[in-house]
Amino acid sequence: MDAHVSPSRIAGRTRAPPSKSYTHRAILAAGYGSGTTVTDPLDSADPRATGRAVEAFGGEVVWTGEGDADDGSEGGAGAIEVEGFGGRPDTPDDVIDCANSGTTMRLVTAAAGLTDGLAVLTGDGSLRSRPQGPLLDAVESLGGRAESTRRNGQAPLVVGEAMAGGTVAIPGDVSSQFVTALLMAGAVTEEGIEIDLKTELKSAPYVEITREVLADFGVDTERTETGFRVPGGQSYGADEYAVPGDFSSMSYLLAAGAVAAADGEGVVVEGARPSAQGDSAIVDVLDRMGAEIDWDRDAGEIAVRASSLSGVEVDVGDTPDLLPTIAVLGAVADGETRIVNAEHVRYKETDRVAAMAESLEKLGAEVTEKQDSLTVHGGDTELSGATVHGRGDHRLVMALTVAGLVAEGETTVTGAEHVDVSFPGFFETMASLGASVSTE
Ligand SMILES: O=C(O)C1=C[C@@H](OP(=O)(O)O)[C@@H](O)[C@H](O)C1
Ligand SMILES: C=C(OP(=O)(O)O)C(=O)O
Repeated sequence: MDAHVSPSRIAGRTRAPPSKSYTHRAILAAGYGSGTTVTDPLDSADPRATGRAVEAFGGEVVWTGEGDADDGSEGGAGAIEVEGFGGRPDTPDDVIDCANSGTTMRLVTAAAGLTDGLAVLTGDGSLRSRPQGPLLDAVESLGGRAESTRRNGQAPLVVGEAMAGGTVAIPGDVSSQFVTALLMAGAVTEEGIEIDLKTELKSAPYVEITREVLADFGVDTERTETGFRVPGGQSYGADEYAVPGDFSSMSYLLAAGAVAAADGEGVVVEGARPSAQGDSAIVDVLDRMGAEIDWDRDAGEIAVRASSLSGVEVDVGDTPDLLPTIAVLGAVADGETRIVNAEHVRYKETDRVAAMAESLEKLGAEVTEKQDSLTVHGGDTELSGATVHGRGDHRLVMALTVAGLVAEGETTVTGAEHVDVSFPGFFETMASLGASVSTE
């Protein structure tokens, strides 16, 4: 499916979809427990994959209710009734398909390390090219078995044989999801798991999201001098768990408002209550760029108006998913926007540093790409519409759609259907704000 976007002015009020990260964790934590209602979950392709894994381990996951937001957008509302597998997962009857979801594959790998038998995990072409090696080594050194069938550290994976727990050293600069996975599984091992980080932790706020969810399910975790520890022999339990709004998804709506809100009007995004999400940094980035932005934390609302933006330096070590959004803002802003500490952004659904460099150049921006940074030299030239490739990556599709709001002429974004990974109602939401966007 292609999305066609023309220059538009937008205005109005909308609601962010629920958080993908919290939804994954709530489903799996409920799976480790006995029975939980997860309210207002994100109903999109990635959390659905985690739900299927919980079922493969012997749980039951029933999605209730349809997306019924006022603007007709999907992806929110309803609930999930999770009947857990009660502590230790069963050996699955079949292969677990994690589809496009890195979070699912990492969290489920460590869970699979608890099964008596072996589980087989796979995913789509993108997921089968992402790094899993350090997590496989960790499961092995904790007493389980974990192999890449192609012996290249990538899925398909074969994992199981009841890891006991213990102490493990892993790198912190590939994916924080390895830490999350081991903390979640470690709570139900005999010995618990102590994680020593060999290199600086990237995407650190995601581990804090994990620790927040685990605490809400009655599971203790600790920070240590060199990493994290989770005591073993714990049980998960929560009758009900409410998922907050998603700041990564919000970043597209806020960026759209900052570059394309109609004169004298603005965009208001609801569902923005403070949480552990590092991506709430988008509010500060927009503020530093000169946007007129106001976050009412008590009301959970962010209001943004269009204003002229200037380039800034942004360290995305903690917030990799913001890179595509900030790169687009940089292309519209005057002066240079330097996005630094970005090497781990290359290990996502696609290499997002290279992909954004290529697409923004195609739209007429000047960029400098380095291994761990992307500099966008904004302002000198107007963006002009072109066909840009979504590369099967939801975040590229959404960020490039925002660029299309201000590029002269029509911008076509290919692979637009991939927004179903994290923000299924994205195009409907944009159209409800007045964006001139159509999909076919
Ligand atoms: O744990 C999570 O929910 C996530 C962690 C981050 O990945 P890395 O830790 O691999 O950087 C982030 O990019 C991803 O979208 C979601
Ligand atoms: C990288 C992402 O997710 P995951 O790692 O779960 O595929 C993302 O949503 O941008």
